[in-house]
Amino acid sequence: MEPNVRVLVDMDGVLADFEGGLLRGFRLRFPQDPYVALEERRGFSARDQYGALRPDLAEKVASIYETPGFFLELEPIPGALEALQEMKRMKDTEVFICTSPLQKYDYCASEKYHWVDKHLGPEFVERMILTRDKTVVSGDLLIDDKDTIQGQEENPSWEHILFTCCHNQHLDPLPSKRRLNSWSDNWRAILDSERKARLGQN
Ligand SMILES: Cc1cn([C@H]2C[C@H](O)[C@@H](COP(=O)(O)O)O2)c(=O)[nH]c1=O
Ligand SMILES: [Mg+2]
Repeated sequence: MEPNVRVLVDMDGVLADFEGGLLRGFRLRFPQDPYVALEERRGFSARDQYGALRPDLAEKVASIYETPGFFLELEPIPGALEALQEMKRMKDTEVFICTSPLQKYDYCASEKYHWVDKHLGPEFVERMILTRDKTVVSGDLLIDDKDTIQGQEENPSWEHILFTCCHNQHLDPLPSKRRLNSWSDNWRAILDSERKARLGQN
């Protein structure tokens, strides 16, 4: 068995503040329209929630994250950059960034690379995995804010650690699912427990 713990870390909602950027962009561009405050966000898809509020808002909110510069200008989530740099230095640990680009990938995909280069540096650019299906990526832990992660592989190799974000904070996940409430929460203990579990299997 591989000695290292391989951690896959999601980008939007975990490293980069997608929801904050989306709300700010929406209110600036459409100041007359109703919006969904972060406390009121429910469910992964902002597009669906805005569409339920008023059908034309679905396209409007999507136009914000499809705008050139949107992904590049997102603010880092507090503590995320420091946590990733520390994780990279940890013994017996491999860290990768695992993120899904938009279907309309034109700006999103390249801006995600530039964002990582700008905030984390070229060594992390080497460790980026862009995929629409995270279930086929191999790892021990996937830290991700999406509550349900599905794809071609029914039994992914990783354990999903749910990272708390405005759209999932009201959810009562399965007792078996571990949560990380923020980067101030004890992510080191989660990595340690994984390391111990692997030692026990050897
Ligand atoms: C809320 C929301 C997100 N998306 C897109 C934006 C990103 O490209 C991905 C999220 O990627 P992650 O790796 O799962 O963090 O989803 C979207 O298309 N519509 C939405 O409402
Ligand atoms: Mg995410």
